[in-house]
Amino acid sequence: MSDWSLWLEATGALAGAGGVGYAKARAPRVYWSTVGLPLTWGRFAWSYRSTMDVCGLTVQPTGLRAFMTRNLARREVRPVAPKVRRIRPTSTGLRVTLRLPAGLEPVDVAVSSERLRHAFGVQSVTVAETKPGYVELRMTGYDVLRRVRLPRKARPRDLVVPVALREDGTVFERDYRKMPHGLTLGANSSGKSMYQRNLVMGLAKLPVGLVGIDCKRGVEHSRYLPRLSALATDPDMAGRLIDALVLEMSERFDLLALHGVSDLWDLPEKLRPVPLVVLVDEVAELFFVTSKKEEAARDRTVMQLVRLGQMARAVGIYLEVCGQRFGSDLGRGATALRAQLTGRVVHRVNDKQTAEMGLGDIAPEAVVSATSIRVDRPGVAVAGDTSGGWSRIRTPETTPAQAAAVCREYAHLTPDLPFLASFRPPVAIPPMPTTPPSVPQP
Ligand SMILES: Nc1ncnc2c1ncn2[C@@H]1O[C@H](COP(=O)(O)OP(=O)(O)OP(=O)(O)O)[C@@H](O)[C@H]1O
Repeated sequence: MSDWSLWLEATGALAGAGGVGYAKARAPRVYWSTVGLPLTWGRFAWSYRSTMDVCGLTVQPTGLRAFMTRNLARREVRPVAPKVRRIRPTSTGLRVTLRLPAGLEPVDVAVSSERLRHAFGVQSVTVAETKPGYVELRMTGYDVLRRVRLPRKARPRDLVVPVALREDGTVFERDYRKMPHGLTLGANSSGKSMYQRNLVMGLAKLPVGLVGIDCKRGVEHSRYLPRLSALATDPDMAGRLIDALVLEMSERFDLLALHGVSDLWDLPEKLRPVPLVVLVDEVAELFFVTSKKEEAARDRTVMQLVRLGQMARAVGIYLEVCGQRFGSDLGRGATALRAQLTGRVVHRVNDKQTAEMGLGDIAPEAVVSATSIRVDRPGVAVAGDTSGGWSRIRTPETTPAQAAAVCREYAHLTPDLPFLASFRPPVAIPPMPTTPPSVPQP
C-alpha cells in the first residue's frame, strides 16, 4: 500500500474500504480535524438559516426593519436568526458565537440544543452564555469522553487543577479558591479513586500541603506518601489529625487578626502559611462505630470536620471528601458537613437517592444525568456546583504507578509542617527483592 493510501485510510477518507469507520474508531481526533471539521463547517454554513428557522430560533423583524427590507432593499421579509459573530474550530469540535436578536434568550437556544445536534450532525451541542446577548454553541465532532486526553496546555497553576474533560471538549478544573471544599460520590468501581488520583497528580505539582485521611488502612493514599504531609489510616488517628488541623486553623485566624485581614490571601506572601488540602477517602468510615462508647469520639471527629468545613476556607485549608453515599443515615453532622462541600462530582450511583444527595440541590436534570451513567463507562461523572451549573466529565485514565511517580518526583515540594510531624509516616523504602542475590560462580 502506498504512503498516500495509508494516510487516506488513517484519516478516514478511504470511505469505500471502511476507512471512515476505522478512523472514527481508532483516531477520532485525526478523523475530526481532516474530515469531520470541513464537513461540519460546510453543513453549518449551508444550512444555518433554515436550521434556525425550523428549530424555532428566529424572531419576527421589527416594523422598521420589515419596512426597510420590503421598500428599500426590495427583498422578501424573513424572520431574523441570531447573527453568527465568530466560528472557531477546535481539536474536538467547533465553537460558534451567536448574537441573539431581541426576543431570544440563551435558554431558548439551550432548549433546542438536541435539535441542533441532529441538524448539524455532531456528537453534542452545549450552549453557554458568554456575555449578555451572546451565546456560544460548543459542538463536539466525536465522543470526547471515550478516550480522554487533556490538552497539553492544561497545567496546574495557583490553586487550580485540571482534572477531567467535559462533554463539550473544555477542561474541567478544580479551583480551590472559587470552590474551597468538594464532595465526590459514586458506587463501587465508578471511578472515585481515579478522580482523586488525577487531582493528587495535579496538586502534587503545586506549593500546597497534602493531608490524607484514608481509614481503609491507607490502601489508596499510601501511594502518595512522598508528597503527603500527614496520613491517618484509622478513625482514631483521623480524629487526632482533624483536632490538629482545627488547632492550626485557630492559629492561622490569630495570624489574620494580628495583621488585620480576613483572608489568608490578603497576607503578604512571606507571612502566608502554606495552603492545605485535606483528602478524605471513604468518609463513611469516619461515621461508623461498633460500640456505644465509640460514639462520643465519632461525634467529636465529625463536629471538628464540620468546623473545618465552615471556617477553614479563609485560612487556606480545603476539604476534598470522597464516599459512596453521604446522607443523614450516616449519623449526626453528616448533612451539616455535606452542606459545606460546595463542589460536587457524582459518578455512577446505585440509587437515585445518592445522586440526589450530591446534585439534588444543584439541578434536577443533573440528577437524571448522573443516574443514566453507564456501567461500562467508569470515570464518567456529573460535576456541578451549587450555583446551578453542571456538566458531564470524565477523567483521563491513569495508573496508580503514574500517580506514585508524580508524588515521588515532586516530594521536594512537601512543606515542612511541625504540627503534622507526628502524623507523617516514614516514606516506604522499596521492598527488597524476594530472590536471594546471586552468588558469583567461581
Ligand atoms: N476515567 C476513567 N477512564 C477509564 N477507566 C476508568 C476511569 N475511571 C475508572 N476507570 C476504571 O474503573 C476501575 C474502577 O475505578 P476506581 O478504582 O477509581 O473506582 P472507585 O469508585 O474508587 O471504586 P472503589 O469504591 O471500589 O474503590 C479502574 O480500575 C479503572 O480501570
